[in-house]
Amino acid sequence: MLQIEDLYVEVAGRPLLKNVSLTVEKGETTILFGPNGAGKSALLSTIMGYSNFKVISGKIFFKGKDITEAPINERAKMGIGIMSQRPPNIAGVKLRDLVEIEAGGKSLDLNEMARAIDMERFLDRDINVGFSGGEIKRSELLQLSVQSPDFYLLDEPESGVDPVNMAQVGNTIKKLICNHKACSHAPDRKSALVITHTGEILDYLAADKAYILCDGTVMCSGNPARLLDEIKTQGYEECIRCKVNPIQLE
Ligand SMILES: Nc1ncnc2c1ncn2[C@@H]1O[C@H](COP(=O)(O)OP(=O)(O)OP(=O)(O)O)[C@@H](O)[C@H]1O
Repeated sequence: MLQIEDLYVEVAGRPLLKNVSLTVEKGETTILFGPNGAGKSALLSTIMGYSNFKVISGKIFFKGKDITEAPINERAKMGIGIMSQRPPNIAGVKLRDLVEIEAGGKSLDLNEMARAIDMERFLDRDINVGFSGGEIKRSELLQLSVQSPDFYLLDEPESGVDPVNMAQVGNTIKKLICNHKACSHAPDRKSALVITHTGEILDYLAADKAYILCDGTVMCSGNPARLLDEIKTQGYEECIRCKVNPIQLE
């Protein structure tokens, strides 16, 4: 569904991503690990098409189509949706107005959808202004529920979320990705590329594979639980070991 080939990306005139290649198949959940500043969010922003991330060379294919140069709105229409790590505050624009636009004319009960994620009382507030960390995540999730994309880019869904709210965030993500069915019986399961440091999201979501990104380059891929275990015990030394001795998928 998503295929990235030998991608080189610059931001603010500085090389950031180098030789990045990865694939996420239809219905697959893929995890992206990596130390702070490795370029994980930059990769998600590049896939979404944010204009300050300049592709120097390489290709991004989505649903078989070359989207490397496609504008962000076209990517969204094709079915890519993002939960940002730090979405902007938009003073003067109500969350309700944004989700109505995101609904794109679909007849949806927005109040009910907001209620399901405890966001109804936020619909008439300015977007993200004064929202707590957990409220920002739920706001992002409400917008994704309305968009219902085929491909989810999730940037650290756990960050700033307390353990109780994490259950709500994790279960909502699971419901969205499994298309409101039991995940074991969801042939139309959506695809996802998920950044996590702690791996907490893996308590809610079965992941198929993981990549480790270090210093703007994919160092290895492997079984998500096994890679997380290695990172927790050895830090990102694993990145270096991986480069000479890649871990195979199990
Ligand atoms: N718009 C920008 N202008 C200049 N530099 C940027 C911009 N966006 C990202 N960077 C830089 O690119 C590098 C990678 O940032 P990125 O946010 O992708 O890292 P990350 O792997 O997601 O890190 P973390 O785990 O800390 O969130 C950082 O050094 C960051 O300062």
